[in-house]
Amino acid sequence: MSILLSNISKKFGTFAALDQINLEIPEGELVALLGPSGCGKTTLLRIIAGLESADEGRVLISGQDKTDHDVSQRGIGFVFQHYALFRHMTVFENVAFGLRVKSRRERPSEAIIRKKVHDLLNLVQLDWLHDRYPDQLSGGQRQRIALARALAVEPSVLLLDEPFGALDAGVRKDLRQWLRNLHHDLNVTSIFVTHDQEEAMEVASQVVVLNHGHIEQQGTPSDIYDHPSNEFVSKFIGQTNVFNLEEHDADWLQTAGLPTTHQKGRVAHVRPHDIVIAKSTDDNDAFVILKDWQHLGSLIRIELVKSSVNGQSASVYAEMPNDQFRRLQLNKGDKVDLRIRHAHWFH
Ligand SMILES: Nc1ncnc2c1ncn2[C@@H]1O[C@H](COP(=O)(O)OP(=O)(O)OP(=O)(O)O)[C@@H](O)[C@H]1O
Repeated sequence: MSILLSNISKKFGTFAALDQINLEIPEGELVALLGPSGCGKTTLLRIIAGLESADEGRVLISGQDKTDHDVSQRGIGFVFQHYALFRHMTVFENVAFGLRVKSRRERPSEAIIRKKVHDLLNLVQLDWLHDRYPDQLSGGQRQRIALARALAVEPSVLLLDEPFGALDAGVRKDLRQWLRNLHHDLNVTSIFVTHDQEEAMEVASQVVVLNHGHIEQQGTPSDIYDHPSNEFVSKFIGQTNVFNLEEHDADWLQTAGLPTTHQKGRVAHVRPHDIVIAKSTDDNDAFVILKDWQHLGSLIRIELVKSSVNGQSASVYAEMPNDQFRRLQLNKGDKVDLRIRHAHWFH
């Protein structure tokens, strides 16, 4: 189901946690609410769920105004990082819980409950754990059971608050892919909160970047990465080198192949992969030196040091595939030629 948020504002005392949020989420999307700590992500999720009420604005689900509806009347399933499973119930009973507490009129028969719970446990690939207790599961398994429990009542919208927050990097990565696949199969409109830009970009079909209680940008991961609408989004989504024309970078950028005569702004942001380097063939004092590098799996991250006209030096970061870097046969301290392929300009 689609979600429409119109002019949502929320204050805690005098502090504006959310300020005039307008957001449209079409049916079937998997949306990431992304932003730094304290920007209002969880508050927005709780307002959609009906766990928190907005001071102003409306929440529409599938075109119906649900602003004044209770949490139980919104048809929403949620998974919160600290929303623990019931410890005294088996995995099976945890997943069955939402069905068993339905009113007698709506409650399915025992046979249907059993089939449904086993189907859901198969979906999250954990049916073999059905008679275990939560304490006997790993963190990742618990999260998947929490998701099965949320799905049991067939929510029209699924909300997940930092669902993989407490897990280690390897498990997080597996679960991200798994959530994507699950969403692909079920197609339930889903919103998850994260402060991890890599997680947002990897999992979501739409990313909403929040900052200080307002939306900075909404778009597909590639929209946000390739066309950041402002400096905040550009810096928040992935690494970027920042060059400031007012701080003597103009000549330097010109030499690196980035024309600044028709500049579109005051500040240029350059992604590390848009910096191309080669061993310097110039005998003059090179203005860029290779300082160090780190392995990031298949990529190498290279730290370069540039000197500018005013005698100050600054680090610039480049990234390239491992094999390409090896072919350059560069060592620490080597002079390099540097070329900038592309920049985002901001005023
Ligand atoms: N019940 C509350 N009373 C007072 N202030 C609150 C309350 N809940 C949230 N806040 C404040 O509102 C702001 C937004 O909080 P929120 O939990 O939505 O942020 P967040 O983006 O989810 O942060 P994090 O990533 O750290 O969880 C924060 O500054 C927080 O301190």
